[in-house]
Order: sequence, then structure tokens, then C-alpha cells
Amino acid sequence: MSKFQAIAEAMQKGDVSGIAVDNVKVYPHSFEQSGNVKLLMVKSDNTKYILATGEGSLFDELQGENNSGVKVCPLVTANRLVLNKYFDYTVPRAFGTQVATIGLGDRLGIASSGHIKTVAGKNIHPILAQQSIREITLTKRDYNDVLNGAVFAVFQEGYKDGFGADGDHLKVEADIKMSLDLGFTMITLDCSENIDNSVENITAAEREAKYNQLPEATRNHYESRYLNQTFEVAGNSITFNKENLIEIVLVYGAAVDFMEHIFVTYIKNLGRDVDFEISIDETPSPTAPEAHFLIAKELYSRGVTVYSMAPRFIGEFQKGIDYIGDIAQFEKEMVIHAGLADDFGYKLSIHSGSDKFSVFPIIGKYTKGRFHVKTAGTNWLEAVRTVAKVKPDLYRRMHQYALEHFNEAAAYYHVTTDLSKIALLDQVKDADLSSAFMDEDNARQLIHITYGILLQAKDAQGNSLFADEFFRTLSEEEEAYEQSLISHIGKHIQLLGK
Ligand SMILES: O=C(O)[C@@H](O)[C@@H](O)[C@H](O)C(=O)CO
Repeated sequence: MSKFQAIAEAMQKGDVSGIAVDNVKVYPHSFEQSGNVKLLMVKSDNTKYILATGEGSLFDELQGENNSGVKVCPLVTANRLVLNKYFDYTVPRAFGTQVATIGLGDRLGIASSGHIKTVAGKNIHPILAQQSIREITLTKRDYNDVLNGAVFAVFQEGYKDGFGADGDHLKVEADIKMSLDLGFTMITLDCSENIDNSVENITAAEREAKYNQLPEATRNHYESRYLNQTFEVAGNSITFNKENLIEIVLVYGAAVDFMEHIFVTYIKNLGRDVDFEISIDETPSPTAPEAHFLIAKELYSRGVTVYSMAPRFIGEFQKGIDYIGDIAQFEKEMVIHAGLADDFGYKLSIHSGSDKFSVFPIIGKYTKGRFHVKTAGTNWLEAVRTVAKVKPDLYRRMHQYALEHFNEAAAYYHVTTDLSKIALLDQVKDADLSSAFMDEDNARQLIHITYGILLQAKDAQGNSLFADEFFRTLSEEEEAYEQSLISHIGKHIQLLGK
């Protein structure tokens, strides 16, 4: 009799609460039924499956090995699509502008169950499937993998409050079409390559000369709407004179046209709700409130419906560490940015939202609890922390490899990491690796951005240097990882006022 036979019998009786089978973990919240078919997620030898019993189209459509009436189904795309067909709560959804949402990027595909346990019952909704093209390129995953990780976790936990799927930092049209074709419910349009910050480094006269080369219709469009005009936003005045208008049009004009083009071409007539986010945060200089206003007003006047806007805030929102900058000035500008979002009917989106604890209360206050905060790398760091606790040697090997390959990773992210400030590994006790050592900013950023290099590292024979042992350890420590996420992301949500 297969090791799953006893479980199948309990499934057929409709009571999976007391199942105990050696070396098989049962996820009781996953127990589902459709017609005469019953499903249950289990884990055996560090691999998860969905067991199916009974007769019906659901049983027939699931792919898997049939052992005496118990079908053992792997967590693959084909089976994810079957779950989507039969159980609506496993399909991602858009949330719109009136509720708080949190992006919970999962670079490993195993964090979503912990994220679900973190947000359950709280006044905030999870975008569980969120990865940028940058991330999946570095981890050699695709958007089906990203959806699979989220959907199977939703099924495992029986989570029925809804979740989103964000095609994050998309720059090219093919990626936008691919995301929407797969059913992604949020698109984060990265406009950084359409924003020309270089004009900030030339003289006003050179800018005017460049501006005068723009089509007359373009210049008339902007001058008739903004030149020598003052607009009131959240108790602040936004004024456009010739000089700042010229600069803003030169820096953002092409980006605004790009935003409109993407909305009209891919989103406006899609036939389903999509949360459309504008990302202008990955730029060398902050988004001035005047620029944010002009972009918002242009999009509004062109009929572009925006779910959220991610400006580049003053100061530094670097990966995996707290806010760097003048918090008082950040608060002053947050009043205007949040006021603009309110006036134009969208939410502010906070990118690199991981660990920005010192400014979360300000963000929660001025957005009136309607925000989108994105996290991703910090969830990877909690996985590394979990491993460092039980496999210090593995952490040490990963850390050393990260030091040797840091510059390769730094090409993808803006960080000001100072490797010289990271304590030497041989001077750190095992017990301190997962706490004080990993909490130091430079050590955090080192590991935060080298995720792709570490997960793809191979030895001379092509064998995984770290990933196989890393994932096996996290499977064995599944509850510990969940608790780490509940605690860490829970702190984010609590400080945001949710
Ligand atoms: O690392 C990435 O590519 C993404 O997870 C982030 O840039 C994401 O957009 C984010 O801001 C999460 O903190």
C-alpha cells in the first residue's frame, strides 16, 4: 500500500485533521472538494504534492501518478491551471485604489505561505506573486514559476481573501503582453529608460535650446496648460515658471507619452481589471513635487487610469536597509506626494519598501492608510537568516562567495554598500551570524543583491554550490522560515499602521 493510501482513506472520510504518516507532512487547510473529488496538499521527502481521490473531471484533469485511486500530483503549471479552473480563490485579482496592499516578492517561490499567515485577518491585501524581470533573469525563473509559487501557497493555506500578481518593473511591451496573457493583475511600468535626467546636468540655456527643438505643438501643449500657473495641492502651491517647466518636460515628457501608449495599447480595453502602476523611482534624482504634479495631470487629462505611482522620494530607499536621509524633509514632501495621489485618485507606491521602519509611520499617516508598499529582497534575507541559524557553515560559504562576486551583482542595483565595514567572518561566532551580523546594513545589502549569483553558483562539475542544500534546509525549516517572515513582515505592517 502506498504511503499515501492511509491519507487517501482519511480524505474520503472527510477528516484529515488527525492524519499521522511517517515522513509525510499534511497541510490540513488545503483540504478541498469539488463534486466527488477531494484534494489535499502533502509534503514527502522535501517535495510537495497534491493528492487527489474520487471520480470526476477535476481528478481526470490533474496531472500525476495514479496509485490505486490516489493521484499524486506535482506542483507544476498544468496543475496550477486546473486549480485556477475549479477554485476561484486561487486566481489572482486586482484590488483598486481604495485598500492598502503590500508587495511580497518571493525570489525563492517558497515564501508565500508565511506571507499569507502574516497578512491573514489584517486590513491589508497581499500581492503574493511579484517579481521583476531583473529578478527572474537572475534566478532563471519565469512568470509561470512566480504564479505557481503563489497559487500553490494559497491552496495550501486555504486562503480565500484574495491576492494579486504584479509584473514588476516591466520596461518592454513584450513583457507586458506576456504578463497580461498569463493573467497578472498588476503591471508596474518602469519608465526609467524614458526619463532623461541628463538634462539636469546642462545649463539652463542649453536646456532651453534643447526644448526649442521639440515640436511646436508639444511646447504649446505644455505652455498653455502650465506656464506661469500655480496649483494648490494638499495646502501647498505648485508653481511652473519657464525654467522648471522646460526641465520637467525634457526629463519626463517622453515618459508620459510612453505611459499613455502602454495604457491605451494593453490595459484600457483589456476587458478585466488591472492595477496599473507607474514606476519613476529608479532614477538618479528624486521626483520633484512639480514633476509629480505635471505627470499626474497629464495622465489624468489623457484618460490614463492609474492605480499607483512610485515616485523617487528624497533621500535613499536602498535595498534591505532603513531610510537614509532627512526624515523631516521626507515628511514635508510626503505631504505633497500623498496629496497628489489623493487628488488624482491613485495610491502612492513605495518601492524598495523593505526595512524602511523609520518612515513607515509617516507613509501610513499621510497616505491615510491607502498605499502600496513593495518588498522582495527582505524575504530572501529572512530565508538566509533561517539557514544561518541551523547551517552556519552553509551561510559562511555563501557569504564568502558573495564577497567575491559582489561587483557583478552591484551592476543591477543602486547600493552604497561598504564591504570594508562588514566584520570578518572568522571573527563572528556561529550564534551571531543570523542576528547581529545579518542585521548590519552592509552585510544585509551584500546578501540582498547577490541572490542570483548565489542561487546559480555551480562547481566545476556543474553541481549546485549552495542552492540544493539551501532549499533542502528551508524545506526542513519550513515553520521557522514562516515564523521569521511573520515577525519581520509583520513589523512592516504594524509600523505602517495596519
Ligand atoms: O529586486 C527587484 O528587482 C524588485 O524586487 C524590486 O526592485 C521591487 O520593485 C521592489 O521595490 C521591492 O522592494
